[in-house]
Amino acid sequence: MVTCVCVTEIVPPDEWPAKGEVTFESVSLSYDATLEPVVTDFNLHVHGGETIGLCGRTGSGKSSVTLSLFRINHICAGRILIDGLDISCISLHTLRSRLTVIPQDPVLFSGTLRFNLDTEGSSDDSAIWRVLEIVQMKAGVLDLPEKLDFVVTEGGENFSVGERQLLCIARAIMRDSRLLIMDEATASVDLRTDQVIQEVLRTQFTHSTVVIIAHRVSSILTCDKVVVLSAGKVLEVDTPYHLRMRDSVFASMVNQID
Ligand SMILES: Nc1ncnc2c1ncn2[C@@H]1O[C@H](COP(=O)(O)OP(=O)(O)OP(=O)(O)O)[C@@H](O)[C@H]1O
Repeated sequence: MVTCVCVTEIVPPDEWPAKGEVTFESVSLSYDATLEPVVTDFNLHVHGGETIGLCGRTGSGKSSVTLSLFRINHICAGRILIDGLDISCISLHTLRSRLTVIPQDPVLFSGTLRFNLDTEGSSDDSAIWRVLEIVQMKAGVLDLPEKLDFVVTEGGENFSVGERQLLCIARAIMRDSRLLIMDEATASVDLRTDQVIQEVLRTQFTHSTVVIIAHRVSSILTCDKVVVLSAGKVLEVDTPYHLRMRDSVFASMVNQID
């Protein structure tokens, strides 16, 4: 497979990606054109609206695969299509502005809560309160004397990791993101916050594609599809139900938590 060298940049329509369909075609990835690929011959088709759980041992390639959607690492072979468009033909600015990533330890913007949730200032406060309610942070924000004018300190240090993830998810709801990549927090997130995150992902993004980088298999048991990675290759891909029904690596990972 030869890497696509785009002669002409594609300017996608404003609504792209409307479906959130993702196709990896024989993709190999490296962190530098001079380095060996860390992911090789990766093939995966994700239908729009599906929830995908990526799991595998540390270093298996979960982050590398998801970073490639933002072209943070180097696609040295194959191509990645989002809603049918080859992402190497789309400007970095456009590509990165249309996808949402919730990192393990999100950094919030310095500014008010209102600005953090509605960076373009295009929504009214009632819409912001509605999403705060969805992520179960409305009561907490109502308790703040400044409410939506509360100033988030640099990076968001006055919120816990879990609250920062919830605020980023709230922003994704505001933006109606059709492709959301969630890197599950490994830092201490309390059980309640963890449950809220999982519930919101399951119920609020029914028309969006959600890719979860799972550090605990328990978080991806209800996904539509699970991909198990090993040494930069797809080891298993199927529904969690079918993987658990057979003698799979995923089943053994799940059995370890029982
Ligand atoms: N910035 C980088 N530069 C060079 N190699 C990297 C870089 N980041 C990751 N790698 C290498 O890529 C391979 C896959 O790592 P990756 O972080 O994608 O795995 P992972 O499954 O997400 O791991 P973890 O669960 O620990 O986050 C590993 O061999 C790793 O050493």
